[in-house]
Amino acid sequence: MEAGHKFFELPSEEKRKYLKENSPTPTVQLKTSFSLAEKVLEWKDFLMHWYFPDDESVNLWPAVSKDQVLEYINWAKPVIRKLLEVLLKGLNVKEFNESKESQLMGALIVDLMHYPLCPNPELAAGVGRHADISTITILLQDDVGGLYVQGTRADQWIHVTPVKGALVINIGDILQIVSNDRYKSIEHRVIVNKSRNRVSVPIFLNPKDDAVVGPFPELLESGEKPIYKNVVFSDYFNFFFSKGPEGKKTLEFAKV
Ligand SMILES: O=C(O)CCC(=O)C(=O)O
Ligand SMILES: [Fe+2]
Repeated sequence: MEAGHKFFELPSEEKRKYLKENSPTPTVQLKTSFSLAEKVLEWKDFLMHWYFPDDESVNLWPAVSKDQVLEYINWAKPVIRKLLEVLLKGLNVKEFNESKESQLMGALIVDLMHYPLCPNPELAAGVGRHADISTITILLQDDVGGLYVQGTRADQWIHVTPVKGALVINIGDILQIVSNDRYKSIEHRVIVNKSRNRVSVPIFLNPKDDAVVGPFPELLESGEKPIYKNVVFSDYFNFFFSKGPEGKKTLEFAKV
């Protein structure tokens, strides 16, 4: 949280050094909003970090936030692994082998998300409705609130009330694909407000860029029909980022 505040409180000219075209390394990039299909703008900026073990480029990440971001990643790694093991157990998948590792947890992206206070929140969104394209997402949020997840009806949105010290765990599209729909990715959105800046720190656990992802063969052994085909993760990722958040439409890309 503090890392997020510190970075986004930097003067604009300091922050601009991390825009894609200026950044000292491709593993850290400052980005801003998508324009949504609903024609409202997203009111957010975010600093995206691509984390690879033993990658020296972390030394080029912003000095004000780097140490806390790395400390958080190191704290989260065993938690993530445990979560995946439990989720795989639920699928009766016994072996967490190398190929599964690269499919489910080959890459890790951490964002420092910043939603500045917004003079006209009703005209803007924080993040439009979407499901994450990750395997799972581990999200730390401050006490401002504004994250909603979809309930059982399409028009029902449930506020994820911030709880101090708690993490929000979202199932992403990749887990839905590999589990052939046994796990469903959760649609969510963020609204902004007039009075307080909000900071959140999602860690997206993604497949490796070149990993081929499809329903686990173990689940199809008894003749179950695959709902999804095999897709290369970077194609899926690029498809999502070519259009921005649009509910769960990204999954169509992988449907048989
Ligand atoms: O800020 C949040 O609470 C959620 C952000 C989010 O959904 C995302 O970055 O995918
Ligand atoms: Fe999300």
